[in-house]
Parts: sequence; C-alpha cells; structure tokens
Amino acid sequence: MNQISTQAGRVTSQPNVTIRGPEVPNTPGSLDPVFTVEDLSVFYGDYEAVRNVDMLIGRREITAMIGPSGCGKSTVLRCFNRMNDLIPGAHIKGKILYHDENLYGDHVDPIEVRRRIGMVFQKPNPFPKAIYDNVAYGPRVNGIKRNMDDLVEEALTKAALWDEVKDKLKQNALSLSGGQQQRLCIARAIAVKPEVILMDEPCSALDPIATTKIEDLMQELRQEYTILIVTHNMQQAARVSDRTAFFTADVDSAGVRHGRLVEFDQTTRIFTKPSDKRTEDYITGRFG
Ligand SMILES: Nc1ncnc2c1ncn2[C@@H]1O[C@H](COP(=O)(O)OP(=O)(O)OP(=O)(O)O)[C@@H](O)[C@H]1O
Repeated sequence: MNQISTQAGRVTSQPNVTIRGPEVPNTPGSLDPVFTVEDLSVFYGDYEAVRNVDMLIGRREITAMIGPSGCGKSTVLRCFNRMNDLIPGAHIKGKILYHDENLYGDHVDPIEVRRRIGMVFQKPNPFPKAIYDNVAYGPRVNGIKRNMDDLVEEALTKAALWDEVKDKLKQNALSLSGGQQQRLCIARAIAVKPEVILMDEPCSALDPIATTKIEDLMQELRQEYTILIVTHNMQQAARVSDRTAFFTADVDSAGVRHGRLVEFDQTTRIFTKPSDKRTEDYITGRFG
C-alpha cells in the first residue's frame, strides 16, 4: 500500500566523537530502500544548486546529511517531500523513487506525499493553539477517524512528551520550552501516521539537554520510522545515524558553486575510514 498517486555498539575513533556501531549491513542489496535517488539535480530558476546525486535511503534507518554551509543539504532534504515545489522556480532533474513510484510523477498528489513524509524544522514551530489541538490538527484535516484523545496520547507518548504535558493539554503550546516544543512538533508529524520523518537541523535551536532528549527520541522512532536528518553537528551525525551522506560544493569554471554528494556510506565508515579525501578533511576539521 505504498501508492501515493491520486489514482489509486559504539566505536570511538577520534577524540570527542562517539560513533554508532555498524548496526546496518553494507553488503550489496542489504539496504531496503524507501527512496532511490537517481541522478538528481535541483535548480532554483537557472541556478543548479545541487548536481547529480545518487543515493538510497534505507527503511527504518537514520540517514544523516552533513557538509559545509551552502552545499545543498536542505535543498536535497526538501525534495523528499516535495517542499521545494512551494518555492517559485524550484525544479528537479533526475528521479526520486518512493518505493517504486516516481515521487515527481504526474499523478502524484504532493499533499499526500507530505502526509506520508513529514517534516520537522530547525526552529520549533508549533501552532499558537492548545497542545492537544497541535497534535489533533493533522488527523482532523486528513479526516482520520479514530478516537482523538487516544490518538493524541499515542503521538505524545511516542514523542516522549506525554508525561510532561498530560495535565496541561489545553495550555497554549507556546508556553512550552523550546525542547518540548520541538518534541510537540515531532508528535504533530507522527499523528498523521507518516512513514518517513525529515528533520532539518532539529536541534540547532536547543540546549544540550534538550538535544540529548531529541537524539534519544530518534533512536526510539527509528524502530517504526525512516528518518533523514540534516545536521551541522558532525558529532550528532556520528551519534545518531546509521548511514551518512557527505556533501560539498564545487566551483565551476564560471565561478558558480554547485552542491555535490561526495560520499554515502555506513556512518562508521564515513567517520573512521572515508574513501574520499574531501570527506576525511571535513570530518577531521581541516575544512568547512
Ligand atoms: N529558495 C532559494 N532560492 C534560491 N537559491 C536557494 C534557495 N534556497 C537555497 N538556495 C541556494 O542553494 C544552495 C544550497 O542551499 P541549501 O540551503 O540547500 O544548503 P545547505 O547545505 O542546507 O546550507 P546550510 O548548511 O547553510 O543550511 C545555496 O547556494 C543557496 O543559496
């Protein structure tokens, strides 16, 4: 039922970097892809922001996208739920298959895509409404017919927020702390039963304790969801992800910068034995 169309262990290799153990296999065919990205280029008008990306996003894995500022991480992330469609002039070349269906096919409904593939942004952005209504909003709009109290409790529990808010569900969401607001945004994303959650720097506005809570939560969520995260924080990518994609930007002969995927591999390999010198330079802090 993957139709989206309107028709039908720990390793420490470097000082201060804790890296997830190799929980995901790396043998050919071992990855169960939710997305298959084929020769993807992304344009803003005439400007080719990202060039020729090929990668696979594994089911119930956490994939991190890292790289220096402006290399196109957020641009690529937004392609996975067609958020770039909302930017005038933005378009793609190449293909993203969601399961076996072309995500940009003529019959695909972008609204349904965004229900299946939810997004959490850099800055927590709850609606200025009650905590309960923030979570119930998506299911109501999508016509999900279930006991709403149960659904709200389930989503808040999955987002590790229920115990902190169960006695104040009518309170305005803006009264919560930043970390709680971000977990509420995750609950809001979960409430419409997505398969994938895209996270664009979800911890950059949070303190270290709130960041740890979100990282712990991600480990819980990966039992059920496929997660893609853009992060500037390499330690975070190393701590939380199964696979890592390293992007950088090349400058062409006309002096124009284009983002490129340099290397995509198990996170342990990227952080211990990268195959490209540019990856090694970046993760060891020599550039970026
Ligand atoms: N809406 C837009 N219109 C035009 N150009 C854009 C737009 N959004 C991003 N770009 C350009 O696309 C390129 C990639 O930007 P993007 O934000 O995807 O990079 P990033 O790696 O996520 O950067 P950062 O880490 O700083 O957030 C940059 O040159 C940027 O200026």
